[in-house]
Amino acid sequence: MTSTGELLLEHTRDVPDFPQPGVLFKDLTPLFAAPKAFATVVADVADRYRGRVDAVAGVEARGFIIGGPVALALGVPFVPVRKAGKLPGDTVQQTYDLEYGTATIEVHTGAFAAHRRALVLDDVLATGGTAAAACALVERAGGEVAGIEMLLELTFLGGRELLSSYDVHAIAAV
Ligand SMILES: O=P(O)(O)OC[C@H]1O[C@H](OP(=O)(O)OP(=O)(O)O)[C@H](O)[C@@H]1O
Ligand SMILES: Nc1ncnc2[nH]cnc12
Repeated sequence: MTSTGELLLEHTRDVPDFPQPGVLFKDLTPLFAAPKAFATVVADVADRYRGRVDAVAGVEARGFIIGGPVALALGVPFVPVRKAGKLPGDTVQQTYDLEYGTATIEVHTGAFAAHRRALVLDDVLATGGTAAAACALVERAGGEVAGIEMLLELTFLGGRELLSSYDVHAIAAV
């Protein structure tokens, strides 16, 4: 594990039985509350994709917290991948399963047509359902997935299998 990975784990809190019994929730609010560590993580992500992506697609909600700073560091557009019903324009939607339920996410139609190479970004890779749905939306909205970046991967849930056709990187894995 890199030193950034160790830093990330030092700023991750385990919360048993949240949001439902049996789930060990990985809470990254300690990272977001520590400006130096957060800046280190943002720089680590941005350095990996500089010059290789035209947009950052951040998944609501925690992918927004990381995605905004990464997009600014790269000087590329931030495109919000939102939970259904929040975007005002025409959208494409995708429904998926995740570790604790099902959800629908969406992006504006054609959101990636003018900046095609997208970095799909989120905090946690669990079952991979969210990331796979986000990748499908990038492609349906005119883009291509240049990479998937996760801060933390829960390897025991096997999310990478759903994402085998993509280049996936996680800063830390447990
Ligand atoms: O790999 P998966 O099994 O799909 O799970 C990962 C997703 O679950 C969490 O989001 P959540 O849907 O809880 O939404 P939030 O960011 O709004 O809290 C997390 O931020 C990822 O987006
Ligand atoms: N165990 C977990 N901790 C944090 N975010 C998650 N998203 C899905 N599963 C999660």
